[in-house]
Amino acid sequence: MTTLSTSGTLPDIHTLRMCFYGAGSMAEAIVRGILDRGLTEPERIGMMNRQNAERMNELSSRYGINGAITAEDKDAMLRESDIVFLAMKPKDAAEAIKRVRDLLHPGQLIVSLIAGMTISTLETLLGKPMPIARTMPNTSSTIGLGATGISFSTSVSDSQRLLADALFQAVGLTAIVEEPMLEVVTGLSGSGPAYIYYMMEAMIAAGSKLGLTEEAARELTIQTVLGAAHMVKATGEDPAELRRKVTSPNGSTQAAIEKFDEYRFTEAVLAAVTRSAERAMEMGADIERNAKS
Ligand SMILES: NC(=O)C1=CN([C@@H]2O[C@H](COP(=O)(O)OP(=O)(O)OC[C@H]3O[C@@H](n4cnc5c(N)ncnc54)[C@H](OP(=O)(O)O)[C@@H]3O)[C@@H](O)[C@H]2O)C=CC1
Ligand SMILES: O=C(O)[C@@H]1CCC=N1
Repeated sequence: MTTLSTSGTLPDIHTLRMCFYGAGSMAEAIVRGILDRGLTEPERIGMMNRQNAERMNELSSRYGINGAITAEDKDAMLRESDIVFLAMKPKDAAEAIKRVRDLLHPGQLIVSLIAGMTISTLETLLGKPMPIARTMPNTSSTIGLGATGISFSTSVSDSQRLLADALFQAVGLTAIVEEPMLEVVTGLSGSGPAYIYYMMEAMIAAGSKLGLTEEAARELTIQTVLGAAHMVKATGEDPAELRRKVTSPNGSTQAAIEKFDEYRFTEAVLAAVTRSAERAMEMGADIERNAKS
């Protein structure tokens, strides 16, 4: 294990060992993203889950990472890693963290991906002050197009801040935010890919219902979403301005937007983002209760 520098320079990531405690969709998205970008080598990455050995074997053969199956291997991996990612569901977090807290030590950087769990709750669960990066990534990290909000505990050094930021920048964009804003990030970009997929599902279903083949409806929808996102990025124009350019006065787009307004589209999006952020807080409050029991 390498001791992370406390100065303000980025450590050589290739020398660090990282492990993912929890090996589900989000852990896999980050692992795949950082390996595809050559940020580190598969031998430097360990992963473990609770019981699903088949999944661990799959991940090991797919990415060449070290999958820990036995309790001894899991404990050793947690003890010896420089960076420990917490990647289990919020409902499992309190028990999982309490179980291993004696294996962890302040020389390690803890990176939490867990929705809603505050730094303060995590410090209670760990039972000792440790450097913590609380993050809210999204699954688009898989292809290097993630969007991750990050907050830090007070004990995080400049070097560890740079490290956490570099890890997530390698798989997309990062935003360092005040901790309470992480709930908003959850509502916006953490859950956000699902909103876009939901919209795509509805567009494909509409195209098919109105007579296109399923395949044509799917391809046209994908290209439309891809093109629209790229247009915003490439032109730097506001989405509202780009929308105006599609919307001819009294034309077909205006007719469609009027339908969206009839169904209160903007209000629906605000309510959804707000509810997601609230739900993250509720899940965080549940973990806090479990941390104290
Ligand atoms: N999915 C997403 O889009 C995002 C998820 N997140 C956060 O990431 C975290 C993980 O989510 P996601 O990947 O979707 O969840 P998954 O259900 O896909 O994966 C959860 C993983 O945690 C493991 N696990 C649960 N309990 C334990 C335990 N006691 N010891 C070891 N491993 C354990 C599970 O193992 P097993 O299968 O063996 O039970 C499984 O590998 C959540 O906290 C979520 O809030 C954050 C941003 C986006
Ligand atoms: O749905 C969830 O709870 C997690 C957090 C953000 C995305 N998925």
